[in-house]
Amino acid sequence: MSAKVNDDLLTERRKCEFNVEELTNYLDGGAQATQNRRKLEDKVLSTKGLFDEVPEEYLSHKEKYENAVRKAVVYYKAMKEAEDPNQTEQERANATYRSLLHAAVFKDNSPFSLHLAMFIPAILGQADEEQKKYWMKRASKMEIIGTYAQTELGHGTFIRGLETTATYDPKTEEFVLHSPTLTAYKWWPGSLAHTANYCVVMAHLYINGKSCGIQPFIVQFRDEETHQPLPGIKLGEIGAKLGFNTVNNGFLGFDQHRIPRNRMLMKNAQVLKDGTFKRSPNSKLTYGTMVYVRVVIVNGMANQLARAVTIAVRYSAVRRQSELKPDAGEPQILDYVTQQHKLFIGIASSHAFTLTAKWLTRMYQKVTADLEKGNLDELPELHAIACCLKAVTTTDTSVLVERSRTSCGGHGYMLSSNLPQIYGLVTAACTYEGENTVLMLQTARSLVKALEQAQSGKRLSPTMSYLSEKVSSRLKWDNSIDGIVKGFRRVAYGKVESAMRSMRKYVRSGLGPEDAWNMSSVQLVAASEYTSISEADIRQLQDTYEDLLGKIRPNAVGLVDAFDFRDQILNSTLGAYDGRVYERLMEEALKSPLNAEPVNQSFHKYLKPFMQGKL
Ligand SMILES: CCCCCCCC/C=C\CCCCCCCCCCCC(=O)SCCNC(=O)CCNC(=O)[C@H](O)C(C)(C)COP(=O)(O)OP(=O)(O)OC[C@H]1O[C@@H](n2cnc3c(N)ncnc32)[C@H](O)[C@@H]1OP(=O)(O)O
Ligand SMILES: Cc1cc2nc3c(=O)[nH]c(=O)nc-3n(C[C@H](O)[C@H](O)[C@H](O)COP(=O)(O)OP(=O)(O)OC[C@H]3O[C@@H](n4cnc5c(N)ncnc54)[C@H](O)[C@@H]3O)c2cc1C
Repeated sequence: MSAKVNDDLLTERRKCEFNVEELTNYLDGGAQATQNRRKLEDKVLSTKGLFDEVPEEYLSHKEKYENAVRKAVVYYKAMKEAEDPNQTEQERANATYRSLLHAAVFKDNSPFSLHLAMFIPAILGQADEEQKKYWMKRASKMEIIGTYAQTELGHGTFIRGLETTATYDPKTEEFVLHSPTLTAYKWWPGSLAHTANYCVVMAHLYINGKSCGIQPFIVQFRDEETHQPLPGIKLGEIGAKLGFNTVNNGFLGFDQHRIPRNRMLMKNAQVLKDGTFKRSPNSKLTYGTMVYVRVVIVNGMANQLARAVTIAVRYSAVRRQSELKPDAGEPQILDYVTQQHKLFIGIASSHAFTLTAKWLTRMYQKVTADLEKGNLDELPELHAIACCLKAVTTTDTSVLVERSRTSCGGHGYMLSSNLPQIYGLVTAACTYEGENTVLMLQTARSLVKALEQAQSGKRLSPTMSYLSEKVSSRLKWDNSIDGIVKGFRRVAYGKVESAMRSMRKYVRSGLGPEDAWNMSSVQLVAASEYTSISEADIRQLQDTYEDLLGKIRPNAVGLVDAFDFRDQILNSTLGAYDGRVYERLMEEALKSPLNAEPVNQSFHKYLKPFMQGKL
C-alpha cells in the first residue's frame, strides 16, 4: 500500500492551473521522449546492487570510493543493457538529455565520470581517423578506462604554462614524457588515482629542442592485467575534497616515460617519423575538448538546479512555520513572499538554462561540422559564448542551489536532504573546465574586439550585433519583454564601451596594453555578465515582478513536479513526491551507526572518567 501523500501537497496539486504532463513532455522534447526517458529510468533503477544499504555518508573515504566503483560497474552494465537497439542516436540522446540517472546512484559523482565526460570526447575530437577507430572501440566497450590529464600541481588556467614535456626521439620514433618538477605533476584529473589505466595527457611537445606547443597524447599508465603503475609512473590520490569524493581525483608524475609516436593524437597537428612537425590549422583546436564540456555543463546545471528547487519547493509546501496573521494557524512557508522570491527564480533559471543549452548545443554542432570542412570562421564566437554561458550558468546555479538549501532551514543542512551534495557538485563547476573569472575575461576579449570592429563599421555576428546598434541613450523603457530586452542590450553595450574607455584612459596615462587590460578587468568581467537598469524603472519592474510571484504561487508545486524527477533521483528526505518529510528524516537518522546502541563506548572510555575527575 503506497504511503499517504501529505495533505498540503495534495491541495497544491489540485490548485495547479496547467497540465503538468504537457510541460514534462515539452522539457523532454515530446511525449515519446518522456516515455523513452521513463522506460530507461524504470529499467536501470530496477537493477539490483545499485543502491546503498548504509548511506554513503557513514562510510570512510576509502569505503566510499570502493562502494562507488562497485556501483559504477553495475550501473554501466545496466545502462548498456537498457539501451534500446531500435532507438536512433538522437532518440537515445533525448532520453538521457534530461535524465539524471547517475544522480540516483552516485550522490557525489561516479569514478567513471571522466571516461565518459572527457576521455571519449578527447579521442573523438583530437584523434585522426585511424586512431579514433582503434581507441573508440576499446574505450566504448570499457576495455580500458580513461581520463583527461591536463591540469598540473602548478598550472590549471594557463595551459601554455604547462610543464609536462613530450620530447620526440626520431631514433626510436618515440615520445619521452617527463615531469621536470613537482609542480609539473598532473594534479586533479578524475579517475586518475586508482580507477583509470589510460589518459589523454596535454604536454609541451619538443622536437630537436624546439617548442611545438601543447599537444594531446594518449598514455597508458597502469598495466591492463595487474593494474600496477607502469615503470616511470608515479600515481596517487589528491585527498578529500568539498565534493566529488568518489571521482578519485589523482596525481601522476612521469620519469622519462616512453610512448610510441602513434600515441600523439594527430587529427590537428602531426609528427612524422623523421620528426617533421606539421602544425595545426589553428593551435586552439587542441583546446576543443574543453569547449565541448563547457557546452555540456550548461545543460548539466539546468538539471542540477531543477533537482534542488524541486526539493526546496516541495518542502516549502509541506513545512508550516510561524504566524502570518494572528489566530490563523501556521502558514506553509511557501506563502511567504520572501520564500517565493528565493525559489521561483531558481525554477525560471533552470528553464532558461535548458533552452540556452539546447541553443548552444546546436551552435556547437554547426561549428564542429564546419571545422570538419576546414571552416574555422565561427570558432572564436563559439569559444566566447561557451566561456560566458559556462561561467554564468555555473555561478548562478551555485548561488540558487545554496539559496534552495538555506530556504529549508536546519533540515536543508542535513546530508539526507541531498542539498549540500548538489551544492558540492555544482560549485565545483565554477572552477573546473576553466575558472569562471578567466572564462569571462576570454569573453570580454571578444567583446572588446567586436566593439572595435563595430566602431570601424564592420558587420558583427548575430550574438554580438547589439554592439553595433546605435540605440539612443534616452531609450523609453516599457516593461514589455521587448522593452526589457532592448534595455538589457543598451546597458550591455554601455558596459563594454565603458570598459574600453577605461582601457584607453590607462594607455593614455602611459600604461602598456596588458597593464591597462588588467586595471580594467573588473569592468571587463562585468561587461561579459553584468547588466543593470536605471533607477526609475526598477520600481515599475519590481511591481511587475511581485505580481508575477503571486501568479506563480498556485502553480509552484506543479512546475517542479513537471521536472518529473523520481524519488531515487532526488535522493532527498525533503523532496520526495509524497511529502512525508518528518517520517523520512527519522528513518534516515536511525540509519546512523551511532544509533546502533543507546550508550556509545566513548562514555565508559573517556566521558565517565573525565566527569569523575579521573582523566
Ligand atoms: C559525466 C557525468 C558527470 C556528472 C557531474 C554532475 C554535476 C555537474 C553537472 C554537470 C556537468 C556534467 C559534465 C561535466 C563533468 C566533468 C567533471 C569534471 C571535468 C573537469 C575537467 C577539467 O577541468 S579539464 C581542465 C580544464 N582547464 C581549463 O579549462 C583551462 C582554462 N584555460 C584555457 O582555456 C586557456 O588557458 C585560456 C583560454 C584561458 C588562455 O589560453 P591561451 O593563453 O592559449 O590563449 P589567449 O588567452 O592568449 O588567447 C589567444 C587566442 O586564442 C583564442 N582561444 C583561446 N581558447 C580558445 C578555444 N578553446 N577555442 C578557440 N579559441 C580559443 C582566444 O580567444 C584568443 O583569440 P584572439 O583572436 O587572439 O583574441
Ligand atoms: C572538482 C574538480 C575536478 C577537476 N577535474 C579535472 C580533470 O579531470 N582534469 C583536469 O585536467 N583538471 C581538472 N580539474 C582542474 C581544473 O581544471 C582547475 O582547477 C582549473 O582549471 C583552475 O586551475 P587552478 O586550480 O590551477 O587555479 P589557477 O589557474 O591557479 O587560478 C587560481 C585563481 O587565480 C585567478 N586567476 C588565474 N588566472 C587568472 C587570469 N588570467 N585572470 C584573472 N584571474 C586569474 C582566479 O581567481 C583563479 O581562481 C578539476 C578541478 C576540480 C575543482
